[in-house]
Amino acid sequence: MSVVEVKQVAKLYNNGRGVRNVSFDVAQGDIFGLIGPNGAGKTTLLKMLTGLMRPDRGTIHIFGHSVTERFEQAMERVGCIVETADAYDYMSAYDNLKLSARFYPDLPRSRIGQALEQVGLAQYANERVGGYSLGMKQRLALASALLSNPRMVVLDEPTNGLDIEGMVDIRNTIRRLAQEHEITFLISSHMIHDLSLIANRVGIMNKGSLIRLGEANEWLRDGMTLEQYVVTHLQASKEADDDDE
Ligand SMILES: Nc1ncnc2c1ncn2[C@@H]1O[C@H](COP(=O)(O)OP(=O)(O)OP(=O)(O)O)[C@@H](O)[C@H]1O
Repeated sequence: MSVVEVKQVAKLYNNGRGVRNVSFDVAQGDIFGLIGPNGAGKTTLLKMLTGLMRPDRGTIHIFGHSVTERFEQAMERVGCIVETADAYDYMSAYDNLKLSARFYPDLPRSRIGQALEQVGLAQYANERVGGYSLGMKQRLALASALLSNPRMVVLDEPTNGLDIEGMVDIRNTIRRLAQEHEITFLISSHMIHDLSLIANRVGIMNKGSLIRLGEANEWLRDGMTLEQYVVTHLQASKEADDDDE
């Protein structure tokens, strides 16, 4: 079953940039990586996916519900960190999550501890977030996205600004959540190496278009690193653009 279905979606800003005619699916259990250089349109696409922005054209369904027509049903089982989720440094992780939990009035209090457990922060729950490493802060943001027990999590640049330890930390957490809790992930990043270690499918974006869908680790089958695969397709797309001019 497809968790996400994006069909011919477009959103152009007044300057003519944005997202053009993008279609793809994300299947249950995928760790789907959205890759592309700066300005490729990844954030714009994720904003449409999470209802922060309305497409000019096309449709987006999540768990079978249209994001524009039935926003609440579509997002019911989705957690996301699209704009940077800042936490209050002077509060503990637990208290930060208590604040986030106000958005879910029916949430049992025990869920806060469970979410901290899921991201490996349970033992630091009562420490002030000001003393956390960046990787721990990012895991706390992930815990906040997990509060409502989502079946899918959308992350925009989850490893941006993290040091190597932080990156390894967040990657391992994502992999474990996918394996143990069967959570589907849609992750945008320009850190290709990082994504190559966790994603099983990728969409490569350039100048607002999805130029390639990489299925089931096909870059490995072709004997390439994900980096080589992405560069090859970006170059092919550039040559096609040059031929058109
Ligand atoms: N509010 C806006 N008004 C006008 N142009 C915009 C706006 N937001 C983004 N753009 C342009 O649209 C294009 C896609 O931007 P977007 O932020 O979606 O790309 P991205 O792939 O997420 O890039 P990055 O990795 O740098 O965040 C870029 O050329 C950007 O300059």
